[in-house]
Amino acid sequence: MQNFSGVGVMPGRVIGTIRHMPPALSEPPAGEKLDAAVTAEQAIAGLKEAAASVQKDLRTRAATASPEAKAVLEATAQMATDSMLLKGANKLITTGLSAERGIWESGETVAQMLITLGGYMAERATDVLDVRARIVAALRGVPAPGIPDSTDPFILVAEDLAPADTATLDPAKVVALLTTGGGPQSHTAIIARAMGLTAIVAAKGLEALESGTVVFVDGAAGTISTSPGDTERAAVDAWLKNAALLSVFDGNGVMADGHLVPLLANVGGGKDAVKAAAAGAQGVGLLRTEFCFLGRDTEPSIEEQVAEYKAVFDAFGSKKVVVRTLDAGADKPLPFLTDASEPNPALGVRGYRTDTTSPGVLARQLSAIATASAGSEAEVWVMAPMISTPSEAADFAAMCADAGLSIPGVMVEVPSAALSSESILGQVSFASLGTNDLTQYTMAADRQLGPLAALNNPWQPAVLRLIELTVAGSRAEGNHKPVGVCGEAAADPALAVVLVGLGVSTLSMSARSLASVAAVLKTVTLDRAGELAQLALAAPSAEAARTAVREALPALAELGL
Ligand SMILES: C=C(OP(=O)(O)O)C(=O)O
Ligand SMILES: [Mg+2]
Repeated sequence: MQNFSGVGVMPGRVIGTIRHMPPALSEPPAGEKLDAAVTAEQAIAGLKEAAASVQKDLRTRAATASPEAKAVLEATAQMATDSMLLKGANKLITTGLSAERGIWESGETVAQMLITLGGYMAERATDVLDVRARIVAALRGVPAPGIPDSTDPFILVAEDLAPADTATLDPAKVVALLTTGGGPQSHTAIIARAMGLTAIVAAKGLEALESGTVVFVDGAAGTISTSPGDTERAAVDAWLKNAALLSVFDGNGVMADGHLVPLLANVGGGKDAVKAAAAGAQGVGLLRTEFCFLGRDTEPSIEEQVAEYKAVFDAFGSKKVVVRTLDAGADKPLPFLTDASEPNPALGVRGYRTDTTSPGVLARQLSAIATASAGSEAEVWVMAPMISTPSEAADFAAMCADAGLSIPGVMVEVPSAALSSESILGQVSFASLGTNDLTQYTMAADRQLGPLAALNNPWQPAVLRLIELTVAGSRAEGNHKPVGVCGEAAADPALAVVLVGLGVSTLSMSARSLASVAAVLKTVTLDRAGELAQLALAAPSAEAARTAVREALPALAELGL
């Protein structure tokens, strides 16, 4: 038996076969020439054959895919032998370019043309780029890029996933996700949680395991072992029994003494919101508006924005929805707002700061939020990401007032905001702790990097102290403003108890975690949570804080969390 460990980001116990994500396909070098031993005619014939094999492969996958995926796969298959694409490549091959370079450039031309046509045609550009990469892989005789195809469910092992790969993960096929890189607050981890996919990040050494190896994964413990036996099978059975219990949240976040802790959802758009409402979320604690427009290179129109926001509001009736204004930058680039060439993007023009470099975008967004809010019943709160000073908070509150939005707030995710919480909260109506970034900036550890996962841990006592300070500032004379948490820390049931013990009033998380957090909160009184918070604050390290609190919460082990 071989054992590996990483940082568990979504509980679950699974036994399955691993498959490695193929490495990203490199672009054929510009000007790459035909091999001297190959004639242009032979290269053209080889290209035709590669394109046909890609088409056949995609059609075979379409035959057994879900209805949604089937439509996408069939459309992509069609594109593989598109005459404009192949003719363009053939022409380049006759000028002496290699088949790989020819199809690459021809794919670019066709994709650009589709983008210029706009609308539905522009959406097909991604299909062309996907197909060209598959054809290049076929020509090189290497596995096709993207999530591996398999008729049987498998455990995916990757260094990290690109947002587009994560979006095409089929939970019926991929039963667990293990990454060797990536941190616990990375967007891969966030998406795995949103999908309810058992996941472990920063698990070193897995690269060496062969595809096809059978492993046991324990997402709560963050461990992976080969050659599973009876003990591991029994652990999976026990988990499956609990999983049924942990999939239902009754819509009532309450502690053992009756203290209420509203449990809200983090959503990225209307579809998510409908699912979160169905899962019992008591409102939305974080609408990541940038997720509605990822990959866009132009600013969405006010009408488009109104439609997106209203879809979220309408899913929640008269409940509270906290809208966060665009948090572009760093790991969430929006080409119309951010500069991809910044040397240090996490410390760059990100979130609220883009209002200085692209004035007008934020004001238009606030006006779209106000219009969507006027047309719905929801109680709309609005907050800005990456606020660092009281004057930024005051300016944001003034912009909200101009737009007719009456509940302005800020994210506290930069240490300076936590340290100035009293004056910042003097300017706005509420704060929401973004523990993902607060941890990254407190520990000076990029949240995306696997090797820094141990530092990048919201259990770090230094981070907990900043949370304590933020709450203290919110309760200062004349303030009395609510402070919630919408970072991933809220989805960790043990840490959720500590956060409530530190005085946080609401917790917002991916809808999949609501039931687990609720199940553990129910077993503790507010006073006891306060004691556990002190225990964590006094611990010498993140690991010691986590262990001490987990040991004091027997419900965690009973539930397999
Ligand atoms: C909730 C947060 O925002 P995001 O993960 O979108 O940066 C955070 O930083 O904790
Ligand atoms: Mg953040």
